[in-house]
Amino acid sequence: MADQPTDSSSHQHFAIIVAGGSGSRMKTDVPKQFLLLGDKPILQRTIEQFLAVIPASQIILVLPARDLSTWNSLCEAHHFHPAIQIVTGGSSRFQSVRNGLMAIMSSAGIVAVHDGVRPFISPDIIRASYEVAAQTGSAVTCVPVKDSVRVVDQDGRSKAVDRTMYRLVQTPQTFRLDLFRQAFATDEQPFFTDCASVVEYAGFQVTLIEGSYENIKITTPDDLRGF
Ligand SMILES: Nc1ccn([C@@H]2O[C@H](COP(=O)(O)OP(=O)(O)OP(=O)(O)O)[C@@H](O)[C@H]2O)c(=O)n1
Ligand SMILES: C[C@](O)(CO)[C@H](O)COP(=O)(O)O
Repeated sequence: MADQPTDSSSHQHFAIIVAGGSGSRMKTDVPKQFLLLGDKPILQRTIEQFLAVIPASQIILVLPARDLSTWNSLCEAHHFHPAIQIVTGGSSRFQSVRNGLMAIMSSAGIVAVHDGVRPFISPDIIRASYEVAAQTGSAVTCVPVKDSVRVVDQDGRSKAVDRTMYRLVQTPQTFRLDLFRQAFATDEQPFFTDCASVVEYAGFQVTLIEGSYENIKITTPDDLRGF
């Protein structure tokens, strides 16, 4: 890490929950974060996992501007009224994270960014990510690859690769705020698929922590089969 680690205990813990996407791959009428999982909206379940770890006042929820009323109606229907801050998203995940970051007024602290559509995250992993980020500057949740992996070239020829060298990246991705602000001061790049890639582009190395195979990102209809 380019920067020195800081003492964690003096810093507040924030969370940016990004739910500003349209869910095009899910192909439902409302964006997937608003679908019910059992008796509750997916997004409510995700927020509840963070409420088990940090106060509502330190959570920023990013929503699509056109869906604010959808979320308000769901909150009414499910009697869910946490005092979290809501900001509107942008046209990409990067833009949505940046909008969330601008809503955090504190200059010091630790911020976790989590996909609103990963409701199965455990409070233990969230806590671990804050602890590791306080010690090293970052904590990027991931799991080892369980299947065999091949790399495919432009002509369709494939070759087996050593799967022990790869990790599947999840969220939360948690960072020291000063470092995160510095990283997000950049122009958006096409290869920014997550926050770790933005932080790495700014010249910082990221620390990986163990996630969970249950912590799936609800992306396509298959992901909801069985619930
Ligand atoms: N402009 C965007 C795009 C995505 N996200 C959020 O980033 C998370 C991960 O993105 P993804 O699963 O790709 O969600 P969508 O962009 O909604 O889905 P799709 O790519 O299928 O349209 C989701 O919680 C999504 O709401 C966001 O806040 N703002
Ligand atoms: C951030 C993320 O969930 C980590 O796996 C993922 O990169 C989001 O990707 P998507 O293209 O927005 O689905």
